[in-house]
Amino acid sequence: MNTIPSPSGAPRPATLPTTVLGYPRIGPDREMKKALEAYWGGGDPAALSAALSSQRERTLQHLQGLGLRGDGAVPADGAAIDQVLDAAVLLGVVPARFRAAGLRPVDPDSHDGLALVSALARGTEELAPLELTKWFDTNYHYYVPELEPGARFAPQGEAVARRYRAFADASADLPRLTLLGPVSFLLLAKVTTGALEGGAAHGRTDPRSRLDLLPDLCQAYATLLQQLRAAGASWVQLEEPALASDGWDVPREPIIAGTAAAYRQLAAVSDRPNLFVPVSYGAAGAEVLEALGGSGVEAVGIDLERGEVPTAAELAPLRGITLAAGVVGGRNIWRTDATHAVRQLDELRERHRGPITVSTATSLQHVPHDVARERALDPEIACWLAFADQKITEVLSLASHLHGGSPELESWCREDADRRARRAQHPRVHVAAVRDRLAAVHAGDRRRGPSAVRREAQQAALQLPPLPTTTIGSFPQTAQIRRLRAAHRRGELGQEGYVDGIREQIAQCVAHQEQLGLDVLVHGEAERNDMVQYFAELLEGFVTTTHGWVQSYGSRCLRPPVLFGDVHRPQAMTVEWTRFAASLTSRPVKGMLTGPVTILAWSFVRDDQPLSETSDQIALALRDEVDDLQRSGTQIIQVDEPALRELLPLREADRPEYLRWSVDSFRLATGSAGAETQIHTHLCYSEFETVIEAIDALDADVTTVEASRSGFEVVSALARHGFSRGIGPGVWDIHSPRVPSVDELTERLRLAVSVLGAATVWSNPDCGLKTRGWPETTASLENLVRATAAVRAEIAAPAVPV
Ligand code: MET
Ligand SMILES: [Zn+2]
Repeated sequence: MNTIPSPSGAPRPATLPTTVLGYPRIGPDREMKKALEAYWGGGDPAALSAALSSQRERTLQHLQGLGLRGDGAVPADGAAIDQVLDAAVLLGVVPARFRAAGLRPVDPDSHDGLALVSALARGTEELAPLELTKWFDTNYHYYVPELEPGARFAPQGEAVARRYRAFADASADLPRLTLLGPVSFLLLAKVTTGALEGGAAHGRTDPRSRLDLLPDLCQAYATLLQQLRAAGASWVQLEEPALASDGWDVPREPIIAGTAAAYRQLAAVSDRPNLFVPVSYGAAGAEVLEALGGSGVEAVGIDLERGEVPTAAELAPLRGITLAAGVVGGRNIWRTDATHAVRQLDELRERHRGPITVSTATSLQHVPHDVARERALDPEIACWLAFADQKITEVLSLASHLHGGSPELESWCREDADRRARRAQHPRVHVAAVRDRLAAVHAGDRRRGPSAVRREAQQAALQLPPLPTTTIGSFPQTAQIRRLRAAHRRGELGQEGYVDGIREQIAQCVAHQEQLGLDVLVHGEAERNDMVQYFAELLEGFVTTTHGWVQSYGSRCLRPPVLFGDVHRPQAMTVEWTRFAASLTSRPVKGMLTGPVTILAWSFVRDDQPLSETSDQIALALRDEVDDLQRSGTQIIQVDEPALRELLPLREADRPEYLRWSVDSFRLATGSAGAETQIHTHLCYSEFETVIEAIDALDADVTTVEASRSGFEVVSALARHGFSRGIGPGVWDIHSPRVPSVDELTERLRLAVSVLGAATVWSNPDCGLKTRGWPETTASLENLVRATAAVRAEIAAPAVPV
């Protein structure tokens, strides 16, 4: 291997070997999920510790076995739960409320450290946990570190060295520890006022001030780097995903300047490992390349799944530096287009004056392990897919081409092209009837009559009281319900028995709601394992996997369906359940559908046509369902779009176009609803301010939103915008088992009425109740009904005595 003298005189490898940016940490059989949950359930920390070490070791050896060889080739991710949370603990960023409770910065891999990490992620009885937020444009969620004024960094240098040695001991070549980089750490964190109690009460201070922390933070990183070097590390990965997106609450210029300064500071550290700085989840852009190129780092990674190949001029600042070309995507499960990737590498070879290494565009943590385990998949469809292990093989094949050309490459590309051609021709991928129908859609299909006319027709049909009470759709998914579905899935319970079982659940759910005195009822969604998977299993154009788990956050894993072909609806999906529920009551029962954007957001979506087209295909299938529901007498239909905000592109320039087609698809799905059919939608995961206009443009008759966690900001934002249709700001935070008191619910309803006006407000929780238990659900809904009655009385008879 080539070696160059480092500034401190120690020989170090000059070029980063072929690599990937990261690998799933949860384990092929969700070993870490099980270990974490066992520990959280009161288990022995030693067992978690042992599971963590063996998981790390297995992964390391597995990656070497797949062919990632050479010092620095294998990424070593030490995070037990989350890479951002792990960085926070390694840097000693622990909020004061935890420190006051005796939870101080400590080695995250020790027993105390595992307790600390768990407390930060899950909270304790007295302490609110760190917030969870979406990780770039993925379905992964990270824990948001809190930066408090006056807080000091406390780098866990010895811990990082210990961790590195444990990895190195289990490995033939030197592994490469992966850490979140300093600029991204600051941008992903939130600046708080340092309130000691709770966590929800945190106010925000000037976000710009966070970049002032960079020099100190880099000092802390320097400690980690020196310890790593002392432990023998030749490479370390400092990932800077935040540099590829804009839309931060800090302007671009200081971010770029801060990046340049930070990496100069880190590169100047004596006795450090080589620094590899990948910029992922988007194009790095010329300024970022310049800032990193001039800093003295040894390798930079770029995302060529999203980004274009930079020009020679843009690459000039990287002269002599290893460029890791992220030509294999890390966010989807499709095979890499071999011809395209080869072309990208050839272009880079012409333009870059320095070594080139093949890599992935992002970490592979967002894809399942191994498609070979999907024995139930149609082999023709399976061969279009690449999970993490297949992607590593792709990286290696491309690397062998890059380094001297491989004789197999040509046949590899040819096979890939053949497969693509077969895929394009596949009768389930291109369905003429679906395409013809979409081509015939015209603007009028996406328009309903004037909302004032609709309001009157609906009031006449439904006769609802002011502040109608309702829920968001799901009711507690009890162990009994899960057992029922599992037995059915395994074939132990026949269709008839299953339908009877679910009907019994629906009947109980309806009876509960009647007893509580709710105005608009739901069937409770007992038949749904998941609000997207349920529809994916019934729609044509999707396949689901058996082992395709990916980490969503903490110990929570999802198995996203694969949307591979033209979507259509072979038969009605929800009508029977809804109709059955309606037959049991004289009150209106809402039909429940999941909207096109949310179905896209929570699936692996085909890469061979624009998202907008796929979205409209789903919309047409849902439109058929809306028609059938209407025909069967359903007067209220809710089309959930909780992910509307979530799919918003990272780059501001891409947002208007996204909002246009996502709104259009929703309107296509609901456009056939008659004036007297009331269309509801439900949105959650807050920060709606940026999409208020789009929410209005959905033109739903009633919109329920999560509001209780965001301090009701959304209510005033909607009022400012002049929202005129029905609105149900969630008055009860269902994410915790706490039962809200009548007083606090009354207070929130009063607030909503005072800001939005009594005519438009609905009374409801802020999301579905499937994760709750029955006792707190009943108690909370009872209080909701009481609070609503109190506020109704105030509206009917204003407080001033006559
Ligand atoms: C994440 S939004 C959930 C909406 C769905 N209808 C439910 O009640 O569970
Ligand atoms: Zn929700």
